[in-house]
Amino acid sequence: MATETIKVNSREFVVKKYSFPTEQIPRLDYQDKKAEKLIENGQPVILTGSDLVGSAHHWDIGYLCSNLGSGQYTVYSSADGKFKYYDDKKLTQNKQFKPPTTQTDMTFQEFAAKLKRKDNKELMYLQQPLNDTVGTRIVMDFTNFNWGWANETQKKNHWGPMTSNLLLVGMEGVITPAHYDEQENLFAQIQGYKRFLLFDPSQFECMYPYPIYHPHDRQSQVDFDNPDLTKFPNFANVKGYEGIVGPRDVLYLPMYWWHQVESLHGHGETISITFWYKAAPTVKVVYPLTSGQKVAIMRNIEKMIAEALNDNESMPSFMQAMVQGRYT
Ligand SMILES: O=C(O)CCC(=O)C(=O)O
Ligand SMILES: [Fe+2]
Repeated sequence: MATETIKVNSREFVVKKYSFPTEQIPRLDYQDKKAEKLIENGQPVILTGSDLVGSAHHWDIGYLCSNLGSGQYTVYSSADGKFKYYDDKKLTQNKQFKPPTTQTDMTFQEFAAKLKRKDNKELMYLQQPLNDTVGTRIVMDFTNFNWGWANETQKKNHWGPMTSNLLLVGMEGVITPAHYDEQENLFAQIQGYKRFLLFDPSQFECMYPYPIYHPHDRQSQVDFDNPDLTKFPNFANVKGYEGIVGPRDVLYLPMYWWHQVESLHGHGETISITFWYKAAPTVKVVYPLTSGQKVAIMRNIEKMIAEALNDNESMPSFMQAMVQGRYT
């Protein structure tokens, strides 16, 4: 895999080189009117100065070890460093599915001990929503997040309630492959550096998500390292955005935007927290529809068909009969 070295604010990063072109994600002060406009328009932006998780700037593995408490944390392991998400609830419908990662529950202290072991061949990625088992210091840090700004941003953009804060602690080199989520996200970086590759929802045709009933629903089937252009020809036309987020940066990651996230080498483990919000309700439908709304329609129709057929294996031929030679 070819790599290139890029320099950002006198810091050097080695990043993988992909086949598609990218534009930079704008990087703006959180109070910049242009940044507010981008959020309003559902466009990604890296925000500086918000201090959203400023009260957690001192979080590192040692501090989390001492203060996260003795609750159980979900830790994923992967041999190739890729952590393609899969939905446990969709496993039973797909008998031959082999999860690409293994999942183990352990305390944070057990996780930290594993991080220290250098003979570990597998890469590890802790992903756990913060809950009330955390110690008092973490509760204090959490209380001191910049909720004023978060709530104001939520209100201004009519987002629904916040649903969760996922704590992500990854080894250098872990990769979350391209997928989209169905919520708005203020993604806050605490330690280490992550490279985000983003694609707007209109690129659905280039990304080839798995079928709706598949455990990898919402994930791209395309392997960015080795894209199969015979199976996924439109991937040749994909155009992305990219940017690097570091400590104190917050990325606004709009709903339905595709994202691949890479923890970069040379700057320690990555620690991040998501602020996920339910979508703004649709008050009045305005035409033309946005590409995100079209993705939502496709999802709903796929869901309806899957449910009505009640047999996933008959879905491909059904879908083809519906469109082949008629809409193709
Ligand atoms: O940071 C990562 O590795 C994945 C984050 C992600 O997918 C998200 O916040 O939606
Ligand atoms: Fe995501």
